Amino acid sequence: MNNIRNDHEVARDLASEAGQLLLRLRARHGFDEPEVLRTLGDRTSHEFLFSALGRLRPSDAVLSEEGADDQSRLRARRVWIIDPLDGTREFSEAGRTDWAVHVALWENGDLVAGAVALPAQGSCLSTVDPPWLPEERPEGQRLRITASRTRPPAFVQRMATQMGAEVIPMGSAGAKICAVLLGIADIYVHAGGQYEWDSAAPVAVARAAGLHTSRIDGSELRYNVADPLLPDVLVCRSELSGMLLASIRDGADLDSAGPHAGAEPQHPPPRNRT
Ligand SMILES: Nc1ncnc2c1ncn2[C@@H]1O[C@H](COP(=O)(O)O)[C@@H](OP(=O)(O)O)[C@H]1O
Ligand SMILES: [Mg+2]
Repeated sequence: MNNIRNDHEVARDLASEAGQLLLRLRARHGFDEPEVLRTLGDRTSHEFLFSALGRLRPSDAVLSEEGADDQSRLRARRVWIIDPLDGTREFSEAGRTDWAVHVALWENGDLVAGAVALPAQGSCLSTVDPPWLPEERPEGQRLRITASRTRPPAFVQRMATQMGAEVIPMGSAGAKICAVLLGIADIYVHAGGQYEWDSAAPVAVARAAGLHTSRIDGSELRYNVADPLLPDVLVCRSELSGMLLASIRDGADLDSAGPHAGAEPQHPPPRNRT
């Protein structure tokens, strides 16, 4: 028997608590030294989550954006996949609320729990009580695609034009997937580089809420693999997935560098910290 709190609650509580630490850090430090604030944010949240998981779930492995990648996780039955601060850039910009804390649990081959705290929006979406999505979109409403504000895939604008959709630029993969979960957007698409921790927790919540989640070629998103690079993702209302995957596939030849066009992966693999 684990602790009294179940895994869903642990994910939710830890993501929320880390989010509160980050809010306090932001208030205390201010925005005059954005790089220092980003580094402090990454480190403070990672250290809190890593030690809390060590205390609450001592037998489990952890894969964190800010920690050493201990490959013994590949033999572990349970692995927590965490992004202590997703949308680090936005965290260091005054007034922005599009940054998040991600805590997911992978067990025996799949994601089984997850939480995305949006501290500056005062919410935390989790598999404890996944958001309820209306069965149908309001008739006549334009589709809304959310994509990276700084590194959108090359094909997003073409896709939007083709579908008469609006593009909503936003920071943080977690914040964008939550935007789909909250009905602010219908589609989140990314290509060109990302890692498992960027999508694991929000994808766990999105799946629990019944959204479509896949790579942009329609294949499964797989977690806890040797190389944590997971460069593209599509999250959308399930009835849109066929049309969107076809549009990405059919447009591939039109984009100069194909559907995976975009920046090369920009993050180094996990650093050698615990
Ligand atoms: N081309 C790329 N290569 C590597 N990581 C990328 C990337 N594009 C986006 N990401 C990561 O995905 C997350 C969301 O990005 P965006 O805000 O641009 O949508 C960010 O995580 P972090 O903030 O945790 O570093 C960012 O670093
Ligand atoms: Mg991230």
